[in-house]
Amino acid sequence: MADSALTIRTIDDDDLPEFRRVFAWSFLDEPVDEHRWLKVLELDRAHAVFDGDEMVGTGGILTRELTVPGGVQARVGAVTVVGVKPGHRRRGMASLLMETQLHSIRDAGESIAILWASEGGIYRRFGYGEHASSLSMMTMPTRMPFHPGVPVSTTRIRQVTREEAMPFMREVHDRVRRTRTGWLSRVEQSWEVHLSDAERDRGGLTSYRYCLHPQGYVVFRVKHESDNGGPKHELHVRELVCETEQAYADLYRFLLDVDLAGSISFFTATDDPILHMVGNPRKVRQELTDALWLRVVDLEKALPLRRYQSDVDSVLEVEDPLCPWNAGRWRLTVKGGEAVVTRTDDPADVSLDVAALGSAYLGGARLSVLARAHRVVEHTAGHVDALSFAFLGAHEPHCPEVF
Ligand SMILES: CC(=O)SCCNC(=O)CCNC(=O)[C@H](O)C(C)(C)COP(=O)(O)OP(=O)(O)OC[C@H]1O[C@@H](n2cnc3c(N)ncnc32)[C@H](O)[C@@H]1OP(=O)(O)O
Repeated sequence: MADSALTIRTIDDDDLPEFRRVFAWSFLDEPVDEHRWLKVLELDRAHAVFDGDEMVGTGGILTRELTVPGGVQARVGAVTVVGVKPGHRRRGMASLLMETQLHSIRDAGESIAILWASEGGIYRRFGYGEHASSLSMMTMPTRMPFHPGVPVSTTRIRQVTREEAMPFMREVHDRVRRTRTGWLSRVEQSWEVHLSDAERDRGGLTSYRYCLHPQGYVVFRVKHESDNGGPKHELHVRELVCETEQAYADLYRFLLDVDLAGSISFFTATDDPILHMVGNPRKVRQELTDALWLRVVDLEKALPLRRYQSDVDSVLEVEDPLCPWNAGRWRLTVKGGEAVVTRTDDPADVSLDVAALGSAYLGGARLSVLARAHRVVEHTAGHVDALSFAFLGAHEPHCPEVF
């Protein structure tokens, strides 16, 4: 419940210096004029919370397209820079911000909100579902041979400057992101955020290296490491984007064979095929973590946006105190991959909270697993399994960039 002395409004240019300061202090960071996260800020979608005259909280919504199952581009509100000044916490600032943002996202005609969470305990209470996409933090030694069936072409991979790489990367990324569930559209400044190369963003590693293949590219930094046996540098891959499986094999082979390097680390999709490409899959170590959190803001619009794997006809009873327009019973009918959603008074086959629906929306978390976690309740036998299958996609959802 928000404190009654609090107010909230969108910001303008005059608010920016204070907005930067509050945001930086919230994140225990240095207030700098050109903080990378603020480069993409849309002022008319950025909110500040005030306690009297004092700005104490920040939050932004970015306008993006998210690829949802079926290769459909959904316009979404991407929530970012949520922060409250230390000393003003646990008085409802973030709650006020979350509620305001959800209304504003719905008013903008977007039916989905997404975010990356700084901590796992914050956002479910606001209806965001965890693990809408997950991330595999993968490390592997270099020089591993591929399985004999993996072809590597003789295509030359060229290391080039950032300036030379950018036009090509923009084009490839924009084509590939439309085909990959969980990938986002980028605006010009997104590249500056995602591939920010200021000294303070390098974490002691080198600047980015850009290597191009005719159908893809890889961007990585190097961490210099060596012992008595010589150099064993670490390649930290930022992104590997390919239009063909051949380019994927070629670029991975290139990374695995870089001289003086001892290991590769890459925050990648949980179903990155590298595991099955190398001769010894146990050499690839993986740690799983949550990536996108997804909030169904307008269920009636969001569910028909995506495509489904199989036919279903189920009544869902949805709990959503923060967005009451979503609450109640809905009949979800899928035929030939397309969904129709209508309000109904029929008894529920399955009941769930809106965060569980968000977790399952991209085909990442399975409703059958959420049922075992007591987040989804089945009233009519067989409906949870049928829905689970219908929501799955051909690939695991993956979001390669933090925003
Ligand atoms: C999308 C992004 O930008 S992610 C970045 C999030 N920001 C940060 O991590 C920066 C550091 N943290 C902060 O600025 C603040 O602590 C925030 C924004 C996380 C929370 O702000 P607050 O104003 O304290 O939250 P608020 O008072 O509205 O709390 C709402 C509820 O969330 C809970 N909550 C708030 N923060 C946390 C947390 N870090 N972990 C667990 N629960 C939390 C509160 O206890 C409260 O629970 P209740 O409804 O059961 O009473």
